[in-house]
Amino acid sequence: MSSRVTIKDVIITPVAFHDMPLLNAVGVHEPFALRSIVEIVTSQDGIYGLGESYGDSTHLSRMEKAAQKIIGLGAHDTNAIYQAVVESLPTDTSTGGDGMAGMVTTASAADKVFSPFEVACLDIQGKLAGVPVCDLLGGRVRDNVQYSAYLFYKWGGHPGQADDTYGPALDPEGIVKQAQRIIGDYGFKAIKLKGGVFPPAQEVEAIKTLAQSFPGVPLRLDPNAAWTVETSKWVAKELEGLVEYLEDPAPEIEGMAAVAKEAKMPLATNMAVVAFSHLPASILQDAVQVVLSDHHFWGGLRKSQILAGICATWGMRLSMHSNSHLGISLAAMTHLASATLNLDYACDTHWPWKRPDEDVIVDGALRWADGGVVVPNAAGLGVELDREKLAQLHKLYLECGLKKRDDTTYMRKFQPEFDPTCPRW
Ligand SMILES: O=C([O-])[C@@H](O)[C@@H](O)[C@H](O)[C@@H](O)C(=O)[O-]
Ligand SMILES: [Mg+2]
Repeated sequence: MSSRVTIKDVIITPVAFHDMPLLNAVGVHEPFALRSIVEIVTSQDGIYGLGESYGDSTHLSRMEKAAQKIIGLGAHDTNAIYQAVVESLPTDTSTGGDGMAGMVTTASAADKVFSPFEVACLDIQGKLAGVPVCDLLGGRVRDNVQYSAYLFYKWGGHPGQADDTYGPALDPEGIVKQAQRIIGDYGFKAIKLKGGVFPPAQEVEAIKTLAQSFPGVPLRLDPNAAWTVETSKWVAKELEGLVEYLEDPAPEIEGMAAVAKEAKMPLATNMAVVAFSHLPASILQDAVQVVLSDHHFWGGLRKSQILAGICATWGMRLSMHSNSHLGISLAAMTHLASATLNLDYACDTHWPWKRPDEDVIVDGALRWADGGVVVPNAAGLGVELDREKLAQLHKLYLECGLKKRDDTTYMRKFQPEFDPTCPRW
């Protein structure tokens, strides 16, 4: 059944923006992060919708194929759009293409491709109805969506370049200094440390130092499955009473389940459970107690709310995962969290790591206050495309020469012996 307003065109623009040398279990961030900006043009004059997704070439070509199939469909017919996306991928069983440097490869390709189209359609639906996207998701339950201070071990600058404005963070003192700067800038009230970089004892020390420096602030540590089950149990013991959750200490549902049997704190994941098909096995084994939603791989905002319902039913809590992203994603994340009651942990965001002036949206639409983003009131997502800035970041994409995120290869340029195999400790 077709709706009044139809999809006339879909424009997908790959973009790049400057990134800092952030360290993780599989390597280090390259000088540029890649994203794709999706614009859906409708049959109604002046009404367009925006979505944002990964910029890896595998994903881009999947999106381009799907885009051809959704032209002519109704902007309200997201069921038909999902079906068209599934049909555009029938023989494509390859994994990856998710801009996560090999850390999350088993999420559903259809959900990843569908997500920016769904967000763009919700933007359109909101604009047509004159209401913000959060109203289409059940209405806001919070006016300010809280985010966490997402700390990274990092080099002072990319090799061969001057130090960036954050400088190095390679020990507990450097991490505390980074936290002071980010919390000073944004007012965040929870802290997440990306681990899996140094031996676990050193990362445990960093958390203990953070706990002393920021008494009462909820803390999290995420080594991206760099530890064995035994090491994870040791870390869990060391951090008892110090972290609100421990994120992806060990690989796979079975590994998480084994750690969960002994850990006193909840275990969270954006690696072991990344698709609906993973939920039954995880629930049966009580492997994770917190699922990190991410609309970019859970199939958009409405499917993320289905995940929220499943979590509520089975007594799991919900948080939100992030990767390097721009303003359209931040708007979508904010609308989702504002309208999802049990998404009540401070969400992750890589926002502080991008240059403040680099984005594709018109300035001023998203306002940071008190550790969170004020939920926009304007119709749709509440952000508009700045076409000049989009053109600049597309130019950067063409010039930077990157076609996919590859933290490992970049790391090996400077440390040829670097081995990303996990678990490592
Ligand atoms: O940006 C990074 O290096 C992170 O490690 C990211 O890629 C992860 O997907 C993520 O933030 C996580 O929570 O695992
Ligand atoms: Mg994680």
